[in-house]
Amino acid sequence: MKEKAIDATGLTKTFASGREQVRAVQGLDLQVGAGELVAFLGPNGAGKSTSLKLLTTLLEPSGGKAIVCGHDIRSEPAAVRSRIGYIGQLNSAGHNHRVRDEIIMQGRFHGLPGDTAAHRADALLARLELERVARQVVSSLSGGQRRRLDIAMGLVHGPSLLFLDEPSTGLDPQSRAGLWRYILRLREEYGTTVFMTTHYLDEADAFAERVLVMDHGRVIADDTPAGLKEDLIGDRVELGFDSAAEAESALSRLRADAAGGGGAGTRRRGAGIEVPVADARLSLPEIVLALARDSLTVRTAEARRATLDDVFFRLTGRRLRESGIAEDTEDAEGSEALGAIAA
Ligand SMILES: Nc1ncnc2c1ncn2[C@@H]1O[C@H](COP(=O)(O)OP(=O)(O)OP(=O)(O)O)[C@@H](O)[C@H]1O
Repeated sequence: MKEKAIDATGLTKTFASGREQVRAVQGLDLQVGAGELVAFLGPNGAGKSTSLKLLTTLLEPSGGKAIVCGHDIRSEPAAVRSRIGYIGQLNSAGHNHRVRDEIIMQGRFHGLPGDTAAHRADALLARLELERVARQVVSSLSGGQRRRLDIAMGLVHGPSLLFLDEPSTGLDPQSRAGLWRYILRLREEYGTTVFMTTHYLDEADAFAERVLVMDHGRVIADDTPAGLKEDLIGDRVELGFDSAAEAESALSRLRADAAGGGGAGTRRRGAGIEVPVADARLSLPEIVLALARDSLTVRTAEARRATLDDVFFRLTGRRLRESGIAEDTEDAEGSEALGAIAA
C-alpha cells in the first residue's frame, strides 16, 4: 500500500444517552492508502458518521488511536484539519452570504491570505460550474448547487484527503452524476484520497475501489465491490411463474433436488423464485428444463449477477431500500447517468 492517508487502530466512541451507554464505534481498525476512493456503507445508526467525526477531529475518541495525513487526531487536531476536507450531512454555509464570499471566508478561516483565498474560490467556482451563481446569496441555490458549494468549501484549502458524508443524498439524478464527475476529476488531477459514506449502493459499486461495511459500530466487510459480490453472493437465477402457487410447486420441486438448483438460499417471492447458483448462464437452461419435465411452466427467466444491495442484505440483514433511505437507489435515470460516467 502507498503512503497511508488514514491509519486507525481500535478507535472507539461511546456516548452517554440518559442512563444508557451507546457504543457507536467499537474498535475501528482502518488503513486507507493515499489516493484511494473508499465507500463506507452501513445501515442507519451503524456508526459511520461518528467514525468520520472521529477521523476529522470533530469528536474526541473514547479509546484507540488514529493517524490522519501523518498526524495524530488526539494530539495534533489542528494539523489534521489543515490537511483534510470534511463535507458533512448538514450544510454549513450562511444563508445570507454570497456564494463566492462564503468560499473565500472559508479559505481565510483555514489561514489562507486573502488574495490566495479569492484565487482559489474563483478556480473552484469555475471547476464546479458555479460561476453563474457566484454573486447570488446561498439561500437562493438549488439543492445540487448547494451541495457543490459545500464541496468547494471543503476543498478551498487544497486538502489531500476528502471526507464526504452522504454527498449525494437528496440530489436529483442529474446533480448526482455531476457531483461524481467532479469527484472523479479531482482524484485524477490531484490524487485526492476520498473517504465517503453513501446510501447509494450503485454509486459505491460504480466508483469505489474499496467498500467497507459497518454495522453496530464494527467494520464487518472490507473488499473491492467485485470481491464482495463474488465471495458473499455469487450468481442467481430468477424465475417467474403464472401464480404464487406454481412458484411454490417449483420451489418444492427444486428443493427435492438440491443438485438441480434447490440448495440453501432458494426462496420464493410472490410468483417468483430465486435460485443461488455458481454460474447463472449455465444453470438457467438446466433449471428451466428440469421444471418443464414436471410440467411447470417458467414464464420469465433471468440470469442475475450479484449487486452490492445483495451483499449489504447478506451482511446486515437489511436492504437499504427497505429502510426507506435510498428508495431511489434503483432509479433508472440516475443509474443510467452514473453508468455513463463509470464507463
Ligand atoms: N451525540 C450523540 N449522543 C448520543 N448518541 C449518539 C450521538 N451521535 C450518534 N449517536 C448514536 O450513535 C450510533 C451511531 O450513529 P451514527 O450517526 O454514527 O450512525 P450512522 O451509521 O452515521 O447512521 P446514518 O446512516 O443514519 O447517518 C447511533 O445509535 C446514534 O444514535
